[in-house]
Amino acid sequence: MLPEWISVECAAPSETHREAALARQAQLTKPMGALGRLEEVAVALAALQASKTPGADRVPVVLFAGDHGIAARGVSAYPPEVTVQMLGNFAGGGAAISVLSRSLGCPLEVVDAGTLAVEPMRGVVVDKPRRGTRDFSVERALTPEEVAFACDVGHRAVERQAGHAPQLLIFGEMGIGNTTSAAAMAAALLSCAPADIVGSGTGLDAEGRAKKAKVIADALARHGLASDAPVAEVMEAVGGLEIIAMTGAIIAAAQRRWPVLVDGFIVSVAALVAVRLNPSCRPWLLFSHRSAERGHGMVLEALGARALIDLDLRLGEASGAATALPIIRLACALHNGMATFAEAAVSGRES
Ligand SMILES: Cc1cc2ncn([C@H]3O[C@H](COP(=O)(O)O)[C@@H](O)[C@H]3O)c2cc1C
Ligand SMILES: O=C(O)c1cccnc1
Repeated sequence: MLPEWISVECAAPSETHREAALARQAQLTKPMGALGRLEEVAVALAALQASKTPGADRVPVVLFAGDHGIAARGVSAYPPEVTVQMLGNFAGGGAAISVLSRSLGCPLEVVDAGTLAVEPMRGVVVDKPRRGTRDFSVERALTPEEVAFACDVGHRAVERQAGHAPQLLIFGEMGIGNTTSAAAMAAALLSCAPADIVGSGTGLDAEGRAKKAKVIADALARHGLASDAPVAEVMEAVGGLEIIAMTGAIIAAAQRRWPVLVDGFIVSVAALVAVRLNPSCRPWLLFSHRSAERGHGMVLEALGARALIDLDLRLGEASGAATALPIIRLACALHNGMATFAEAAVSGRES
């Protein structure tokens, strides 16, 4: 059973603030609509933050890590021990997201949501129901209790961010094998062929991708997930602890009225699961980038989402969301700081 809080309705964004923000955009000294999607983002944030002056200065990043039994099947270009080694790198400040979050002034919290690590590590919050998932090519990855625990991991992580008074939240992931788990979840939820959604992850070649697609197709058949399976079944059969923690975090954040800036393929799959479980969280999601991972476009389309940037990133770790954040900050600065036609004594549009 999933925790009861998962289905608690999220509030709607403020229509009053959306309308006020649209009206302000129309008065700023530029041709109507000329700032394109920067206008859209500022207006969306104004509605989500119920604010006249939207902002993205206080943006905590939470990175969830987990290991995957399926990694034993040779579905990643890197060995499973990299997950725990990278935990050390996050804590030590040397990973991509460490550098990005530092540069952006974003607090970074790293949560071991289910890695194989035995010993606690400095700078890492340990909150896991087990060490790694089971190999879903032979058995279900998780029990219902472990899925519920992982949802709560995300909820607890969101609660811990309250002290930062977040204007926006970013979630990221690390877990060797997690593009396989995410692709399996997405294939089941979207009823599409694994071969159409599977990508290279950390760098598989065509042969590796074909093998990965077969591992997923066989697993979906084994677990009877071929079409319109219940979401909780999909989470148990092929889910990942860090992915489910992000699903929980997304819903918990939206319930708190905190918008979420979604990262790449894996986080988008976590978001797809979140929206399937609780559709009222959808308005709280902004989409940062389109990853080079093959299936990301399909997942974005299923969510009715358009990403802000496309830089051929395929890293994960919330790196795409962090990279898009300066654009959002600039969109807010423009919205809040530009003069209106009246203020600058500039003539408006000929009617
Ligand atoms: C050194 C290193 C750092 C990473 N940071 C994120 N990922 C990314 O790659 C993994 C998913 O790809 P796959 O499914 O092919 O294993 C995840 O850990 C993801 O966050 C990394 C991968 C590696 C090797
Ligand atoms: O887009 C992602 O989230 C991604 C892509 C490749 C590897 N890890 C993550």
